[in-house]
Amino acid sequence: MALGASPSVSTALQVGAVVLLLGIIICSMISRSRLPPGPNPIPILGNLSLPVPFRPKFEKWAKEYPDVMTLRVLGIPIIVVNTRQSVLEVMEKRAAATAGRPHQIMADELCGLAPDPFRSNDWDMHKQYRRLFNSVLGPRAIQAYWGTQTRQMHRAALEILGAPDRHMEFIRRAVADIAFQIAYGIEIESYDHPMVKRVNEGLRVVERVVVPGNFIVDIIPFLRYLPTWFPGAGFKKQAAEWRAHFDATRNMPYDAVKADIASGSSKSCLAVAMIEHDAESKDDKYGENMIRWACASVYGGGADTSVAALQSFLAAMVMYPEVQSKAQAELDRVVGRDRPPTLEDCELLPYCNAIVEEVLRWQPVTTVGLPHSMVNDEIYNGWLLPKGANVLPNIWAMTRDERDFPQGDKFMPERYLTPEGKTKEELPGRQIPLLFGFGRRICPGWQLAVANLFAGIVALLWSSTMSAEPGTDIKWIEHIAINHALDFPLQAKPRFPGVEDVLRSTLAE
Ligand code: HEM
Repeated sequence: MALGASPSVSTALQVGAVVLLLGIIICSMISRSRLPPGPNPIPILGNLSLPVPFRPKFEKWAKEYPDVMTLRVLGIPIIVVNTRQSVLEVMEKRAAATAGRPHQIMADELCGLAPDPFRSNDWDMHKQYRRLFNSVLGPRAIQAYWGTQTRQMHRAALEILGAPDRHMEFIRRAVADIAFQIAYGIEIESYDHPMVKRVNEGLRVVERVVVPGNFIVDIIPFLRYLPTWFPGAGFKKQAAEWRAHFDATRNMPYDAVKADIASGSSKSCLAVAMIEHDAESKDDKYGENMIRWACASVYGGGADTSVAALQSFLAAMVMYPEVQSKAQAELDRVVGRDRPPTLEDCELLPYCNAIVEEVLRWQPVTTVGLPHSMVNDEIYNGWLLPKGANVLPNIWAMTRDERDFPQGDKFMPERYLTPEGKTKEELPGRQIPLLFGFGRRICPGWQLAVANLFAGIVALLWSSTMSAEPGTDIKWIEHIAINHALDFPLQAKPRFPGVEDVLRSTLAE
């Protein structure tokens, strides 16, 4: 006999195995029957992958399951929250239960990303991060960065007029500069800057390691104990290299700030503010490691997202020239043509503000947010939301919900304005946040992000008339990732004679 056991022992083992298997199947059927229903055509597995293109499916599902649903992908349950009302119930009112992030062995343990503010499941640490962010990213504190944001966007506007075909490079550099200046006081003269290259390489790795199933160790967890030399354990060597890359990427700019502090030449930035806050605070000591992570998250959280939103803005201006003209008329009326607009003009420009809001709604940067995970079992409307399940807000469908946003596919800044053209007070998505996430995980940088977008949008609108070659068909990415328009050839013409000179002289001040 294979195990060298007697027939009766072997029979008993076989019976035991069958009983165990049946038990597992019955338990899983019982627990499945208590989960919210959902579109899972394949028995047990549900679906083989997330749908591509995802938009029509996520919209259709939200209509079929207008509350919460369970989407199974390769058997793994994901609770999808389909409406603003259910987001309020599940992700806001049950914020503590839904505040987790999915834990992944390759990303969190082997690549060392567990303490990242985006991923941390250590509640004390997470609470500390949030306090730290509140102290340096609040609405008043971020006004210190308005000058940098405005200036970099003026520069991008000027560069785009000179070479419209390189518009995305200029926008990316401006956004990178803003992130590095705000976080570390470091200027980014070119998008080829070694620190930017390094951090971008790291972000592309993060995108790979957080996808469930990309690494076998996330499916068979005990493989993490294999020695590095063991055949098939190449992922461990790779993880060690990536971890070293991440560590150096966080440390290089931070250490430069520390050197500047030591030599008395540091500039005002988040790293300095956090270090000072830590030194002065009696109770809230964060420690260097947390500050390193927090500073790194400014580029990590703010760069690709802001670039994506600005790209969607350009697409909107090309597709809706009448909106562009209206905004330009507002800028001419309020700001004039002798100087470019700044963030100080924000409150005087309701139509431009409405464009910022509409860009974020029309093409939400994160169409299904960042996944949360259930910290404990929770009963909602009689359904079980089980501990450990991923939770995804169906933001895309919420932005297309006719009750809140009629003709949701249309870009209409007017939806945020009264008939007199003033900003509406009451609006869907304001009381229950929508585009920057939910509950205890809501984006701590959202006000900085909105300022970035405003600065970029008004600089571009003020300086150029934007269009695309006739017949250009603008398309968006089709899989679930940061949502952005695919590159298209932009045409940008100076709006009036001398516009470039005004920008140049403003930049020279
Ligand atoms: C257009 C720009 C941005 C968008 C659309 C955006 C969106 C989001 C979303 C949807 C989340 C997930 C919230 C959730 O899990 O419920 C998030 C988290 C986060 N964002 Fe942003 N974000 C932007 C810019 C920024 C900026 C500029 C910063 C940094 C200053 C930042 C830092 C973070 C951090 C640290 C988290 C993790 C929060 C946590 O897990 O507790 N983001 N963001």
